[in-house]
Amino acid sequence: MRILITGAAGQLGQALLSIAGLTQVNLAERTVAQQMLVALLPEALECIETTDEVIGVSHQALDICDIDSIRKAFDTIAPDVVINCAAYNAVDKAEFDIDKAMLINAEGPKLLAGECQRHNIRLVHISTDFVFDGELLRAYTEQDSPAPLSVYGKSKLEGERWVSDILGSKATIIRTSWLYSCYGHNFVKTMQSLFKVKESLSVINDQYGSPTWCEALAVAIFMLVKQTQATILTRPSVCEDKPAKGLADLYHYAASASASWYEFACEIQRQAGSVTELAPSTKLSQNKEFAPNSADCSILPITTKAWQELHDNRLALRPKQSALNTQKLCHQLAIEPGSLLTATWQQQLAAMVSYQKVKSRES
Ligand SMILES: NC(=O)C1=CN([C@@H]2O[C@H](COP(=O)(O)OP(=O)(O)OC[C@H]3O[C@@H](n4cnc5c(N)ncnc54)[C@H](OP(=O)(O)O)[C@@H]3O)[C@@H](O)[C@H]2O)C=CC1
Ligand SMILES: Cc1cn([C@H]2C[C@H](O)[C@@H](COP(=O)(O)OP(=O)(O)O[C@H]3O[C@@H](C)C(=O)[C@@H](O)[C@H]3O)O2)c(=O)[nH]c1=O
Repeated sequence: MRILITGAAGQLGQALLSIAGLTQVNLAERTVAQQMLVALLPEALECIETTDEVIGVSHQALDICDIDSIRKAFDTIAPDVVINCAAYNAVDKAEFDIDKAMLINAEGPKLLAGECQRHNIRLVHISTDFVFDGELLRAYTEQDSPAPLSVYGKSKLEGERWVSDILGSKATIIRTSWLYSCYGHNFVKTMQSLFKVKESLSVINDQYGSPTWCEALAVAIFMLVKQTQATILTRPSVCEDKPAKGLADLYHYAASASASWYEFACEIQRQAGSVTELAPSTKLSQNKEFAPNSADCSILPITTKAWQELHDNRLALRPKQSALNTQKLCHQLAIEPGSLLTATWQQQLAAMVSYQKVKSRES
């Protein structure tokens, strides 16, 4: 099976490639980081066959908003499955850059879906918890109605709808949340850097979600791909002009339990050393010198309203609570109890931090 990954230079794309890379090397040739990844996520070795080819293509090589670029890549690679990781993810910027967000998050997936339909192949499309408004007091299931608050959320929902309309049950849509990894830009890496140079940080304490490690999501994606492709015995390779049947398969995947950004930040600091939490009323020291190590940075809880005011109320609205219910996917994949795939966000964070340490020693 040939799997094409779009937006492969992004953090999820790189995580998918790192998981795929595990089956490309012999046991004896695995790096320490790769050995650790296998120990943390043993499912990684079964979700990809050694005969599978996983081809990651960066934005430069494949622009999902350009049909010629898509067709060229499909002609060269001849994929059996496409995993779309390309996206416009700058949530605040999107409020002022609506056309670009819509182009990349809605029009691009529409073009990709059209081409997958022409080649009669499956598209796995990644979406977000930000399609919800956050008013529910429980984790969101696949049956709950989306009602995005931000341009980013709206553009992602529009992308989901195009993919489902064009491909029907030949599409898989996976919504996930609060992604982090060793790669690219994400909240964990931002906090780790800020802890080293800031004496104190204010972090939002009234938005809740489930922080999710990209590597765990990557394994879940490959497991799902393997399972869905196994049910396809033969498929015509010619272009089909038939309308799509049914709706896309929709799944939620995230680590279990939820946290506020503030709680997440405290845990990131705790896992990097010992934590220093201050009550909201605690006065900050006037010492402007940079904190010499992560544990010296004080983390202050702040409301979304206060955070908005600090940013002249120009930030996107975000859901107050966007934890995702993952029962459908966990049942579908028959994930073993005790697997890191269904672990809490704290356990996944601990795994990422250990992996990050080993990886940074290797580079
Ligand atoms: N990050 C998060 O917290 C979450 C992300 N998601 C979703 O997960 C998916 C992966 O996100 P993540 O890996 O974090 O995102 P990243 O921003 O790390 O990666 C996105 C990649 O898409 C590329 N890209 C942008 N425009 C195009 C285009 N027109 N054609 C091809 N590639 C393009 C970017 O390249 P370049 O930088 O060159 O523009 C970048 O490499 C996305 O669908 C996102 O919406 C869902 C929930 C949470
Ligand atoms: C840096 C910083 C951020 N924050 C807040 C702002 C923001 O609400 C929150 C997280 O900031 P970020 O910019 O990392 O991420 P944000 O754009 O809110 O994250 C979202 O991204 C998109 C792509 C998704 O799909 C979502 O699932 C979610 O991960 O933390 C603080 O409160 N203090 C700080 O010092």
